[in-house]
Amino acid sequence: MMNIQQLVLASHNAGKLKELQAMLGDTVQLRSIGEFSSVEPEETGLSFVENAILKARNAARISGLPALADDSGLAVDFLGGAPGIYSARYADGQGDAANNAKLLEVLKDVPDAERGAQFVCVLALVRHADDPLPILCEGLWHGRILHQASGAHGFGYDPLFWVPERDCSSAELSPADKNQISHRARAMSLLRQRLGLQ
Ligand SMILES: O=c1nc[nH]c2c1ncn2[C@H]1C[C@H](O)[C@@H](COP(=O)(O)OP(=O)(O)OP(=O)(O)O)O1
Ligand SMILES: [Mg+2]
Repeated sequence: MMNIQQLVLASHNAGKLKELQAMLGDTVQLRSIGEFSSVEPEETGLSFVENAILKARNAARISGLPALADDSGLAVDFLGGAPGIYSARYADGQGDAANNAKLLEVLKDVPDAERGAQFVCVLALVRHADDPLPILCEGLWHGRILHQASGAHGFGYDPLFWVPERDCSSAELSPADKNQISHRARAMSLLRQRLGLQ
């Protein structure tokens, strides 16, 4: 078991930082990698796991601190799991609004029954840049892609993701509610267990 008070979060995504810090509470202080560098590593892996490890190692190298990375994305059944690890780059780096517009367009004639999707989150924790035994935890969240955007909370694809257990979009959930049931919440719950934080 590791005793960790301070971790650097290997992410330039403010939405992730907010959610992960809220889930960790004040037992662990998350510092953003943005404090140390504004250069984002190229995500060259072929899996969420590989990209999470790559980002965590890079952040540990730059900061000298233990590092936590989150690689996540949206896997749409009708698209054979795309955009998946390429979710952030789906509309060629034009950002969340363009990603969402592209997904709605691609699925525009697809009926509800075929609009199933999963959010995927892999968390990777390394004690140092060359750690031979990263801790890996994953979480999935099943839902469906809506026909139009709805809701203003969260980030990324949240306005398009219908949450069956709450009958609303992920962006209509309060931050506290999303943090109880999301893919990231599930992965973080496993990580907390692994670290002996609960
Ligand atoms: O809870 C979520 N609610 C909505 N959308 C989400 C969520 N979780 C991941 N996503 C989307 C955002 C982005 O399109 C992709 C993550 O890409 P991913 O490379 O892991 O993150 P990123 O580039 O935004 O930040 P960074 O790599 O610096 O951590 O999946
Ligand atoms: Mg990224």
